[in-house]
Amino acid sequence: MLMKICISLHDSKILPDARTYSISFASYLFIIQITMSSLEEPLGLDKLPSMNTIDRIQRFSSGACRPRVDNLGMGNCWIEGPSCSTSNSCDEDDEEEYTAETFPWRRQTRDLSRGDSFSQKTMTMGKNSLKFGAIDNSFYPSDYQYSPKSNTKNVQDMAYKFMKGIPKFVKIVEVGPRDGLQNEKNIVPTDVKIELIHRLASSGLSVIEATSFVSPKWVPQLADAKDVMQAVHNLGGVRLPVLTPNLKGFEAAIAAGAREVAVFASASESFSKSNINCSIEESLARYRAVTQAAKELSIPVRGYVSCVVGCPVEGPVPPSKVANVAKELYDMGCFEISLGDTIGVGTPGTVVPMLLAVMAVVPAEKLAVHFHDTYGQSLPNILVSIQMGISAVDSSVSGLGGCPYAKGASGNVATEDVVYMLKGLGVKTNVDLGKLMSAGDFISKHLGRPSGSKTAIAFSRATADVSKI
Ligand SMILES: CC(C)(COP(=O)([O-])OP(=O)([O-])OC[C@H]1O[C@@H](n2cnc3c(N)ncnc32)[C@H](O)[C@@H]1OP(=O)([O-])[O-])[C@@H](O)C(=O)NCCC(=O)NCCSC(=O)C[C@@](C)(O)CC(=O)[O-]
Repeated sequence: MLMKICISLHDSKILPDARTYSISFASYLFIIQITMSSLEEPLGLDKLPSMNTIDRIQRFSSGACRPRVDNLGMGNCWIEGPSCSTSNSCDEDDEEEYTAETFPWRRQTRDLSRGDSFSQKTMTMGKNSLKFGAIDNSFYPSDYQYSPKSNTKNVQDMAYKFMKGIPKFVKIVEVGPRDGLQNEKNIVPTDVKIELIHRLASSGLSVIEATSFVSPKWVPQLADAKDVMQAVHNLGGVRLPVLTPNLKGFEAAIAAGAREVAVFASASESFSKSNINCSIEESLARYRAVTQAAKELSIPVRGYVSCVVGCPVEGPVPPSKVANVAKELYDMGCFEISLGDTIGVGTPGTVVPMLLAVMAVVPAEKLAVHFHDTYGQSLPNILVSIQMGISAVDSSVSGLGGCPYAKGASGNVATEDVVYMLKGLGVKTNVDLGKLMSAGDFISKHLGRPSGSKTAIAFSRATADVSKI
């Protein structure tokens, strides 16, 4: 069954040679989900309102829905898999036998003598703590882990196949001060923005998108871009890209001290008009001018593609359109292309084919993913993306943000939740979760609402419970 689906996808050219893109067995499983998702229509795009008639500037001031606040899930685990010491234990040709397998997990004490570690890379649990700023592993015993109930080769192989595409390090691009705040109705004081950036930098984040040099009529919240940039541009050890929609914005950004910029195109014609008041083609012409000017100053330019899965006006967006725009941006010199599910409608079933199409024209190591969490799909979407070899993830502290163009669309995936998941997978980010949550606490208190990060909420609840003891 699985092979049939894969073969027909190959034949129909939907799925290029999967090995070219280091697609793991888990990704093949998601190909099955593609078929399922088209039957089950989980996107709900048809239920999103058309934005044609809504005044665009009003949209910037409309309140964004906050992500739901739920209980803490068990995000940390150790996963043990095979050592791949046998000649065929990592062979992908025997995929079919896994389809009928169940994969029972249980907690058990790690037995190092068994020698069943995951290629010498047993996935260690992230360190957790009940207090901001002092994360330790007191929350779980140090030998806490999940491991396969059965030690059979098949089960171990499955664990290996699940983990093997996952990179050792993921770069997090923090977009809270820009994407997170741009939609806030009440103007956040410049000092608060500057303090937020300082706090985020002190958590170890190496890239923080600081602001946008866009029209203040369009995005009043970021009208203080120059002041923010002048205050933070000398912050050591951190890159501070800013959005620039045209040469005017680029020149203003450079004058304020920016040393990295980002241009933002869309895969949807309607969204492009709505967002930057021009067609995709016109926007690319503007961005060619920006990248050319940036090249002369040796300024790196990041490129965004918005609406990579769905558009609030047009509905589902074909992967080929995303690939075309991504390639244009890459060809004009963008060092990294961030693929944005702007309204957060993607699932792994739609994200995988989109990534396959883009990865056919832009190398995975030049791609980043940017998910909004409207349907709670960001973490699974990030997981499949990193399994496919992408190692740059955009996120926003406290899950700040909201798409100004889709009523009900919620903020970006919370950086705290991404860091927590990656820690659980044994992936390094160099981010101190405690300090990050402290930064999230700072901005959430300022905005007068709870954090949109489930991780931060869970830790603060745990802290409160402990203090009652
Ligand atoms: C692109 C424009 C400027 C075109 O705006 P326009 O009105 O079409 O431009 P214009 O060239 O006709 O100029 C109109 C006025 O804007 C001024 N202007 C022109 N350019 C600038 C500039 N750079 N900075 C400051 N002012 C500028 C210009 O000087 C003029 O001023 P006036 O003469 O009326 O006083 C406008 O549409 C705009 O600012 N749009 C920005 C919208 C925006 O920031 N959207 C949010 C980005 S989020 C996103 O795209 C998705 C992303 C990246 O987060 C990924 C994801 O989530 O998926």
